[in-house]
Amino acid sequence: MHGAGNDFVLIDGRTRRFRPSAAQISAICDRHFGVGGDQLLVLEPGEEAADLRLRIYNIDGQEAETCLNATRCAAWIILNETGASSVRIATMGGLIKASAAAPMQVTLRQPEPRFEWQSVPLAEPRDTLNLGLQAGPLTAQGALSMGNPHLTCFVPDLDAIDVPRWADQLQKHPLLPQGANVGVAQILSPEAMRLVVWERPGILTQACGSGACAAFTVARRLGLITADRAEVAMPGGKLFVEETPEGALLLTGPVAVAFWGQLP
Ligand SMILES: N[C@@H](CCC[C@H](N)C(=O)O)C(=O)O
Repeated sequence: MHGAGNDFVLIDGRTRRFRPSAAQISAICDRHFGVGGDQLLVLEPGEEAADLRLRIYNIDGQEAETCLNATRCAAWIILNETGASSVRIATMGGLIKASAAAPMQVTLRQPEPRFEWQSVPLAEPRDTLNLGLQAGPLTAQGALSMGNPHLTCFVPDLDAIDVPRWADQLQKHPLLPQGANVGVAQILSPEAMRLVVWERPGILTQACGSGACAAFTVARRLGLITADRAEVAMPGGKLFVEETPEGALLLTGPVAVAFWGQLP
């Protein structure tokens, strides 16, 4: 499945446990010798308040705390199977509520972004909206946790930036003991931006849900986005982020099924 081009291999582990090794994850996600994907996801039975537990593995086999496009795809499977109007999905990064916004469109309501330096996490106390972290033309203007760590940099012209070259230096900076997904954004208007995300462990994705939420939240704090709802245009498509009057963050965007199959 994919959400605006951010693509995943989803394994149904609800009735048969599947705990892949790092080598299996890398092999399945390999775009030349495997199925190919930005992450491997395992759906597991939910406990307590959750309808589903979602395990999210990066292509190097590391488990990521969250992935919001993946959560939208997994939610669609359950919404489609059950006909329910909403589902709750447990991830390492927190419990997320998902609902169908329109056919093949899913909205998430997620836990609040966290700006405290320990939550990102940073290696030492710093003002997360004034980190003093730079690489070439990129300055990290905000660090936060959306469940997973993000840095956001705003630039006047996204097309002029070699994102992998500079974002990789920020991602691997010693101030970030767990690394970070690095978003590079260009503000287009008070309610629209472009965004490219250099995700852990060093891949450029077509879209990133948590990156879109992070960029929107930082842009609102800095007064760069003033609307309550903004369009975030990414290489693979558009996501919409909204802050409700109660302060909840909603993420809406497309989901698509590429194919169903059976792994040997
Ligand atoms: N690589 C990330 C997790 C993936 C984020 C994602 N694409 C999204 O849509 O949120 C990490 O290591 O945190």
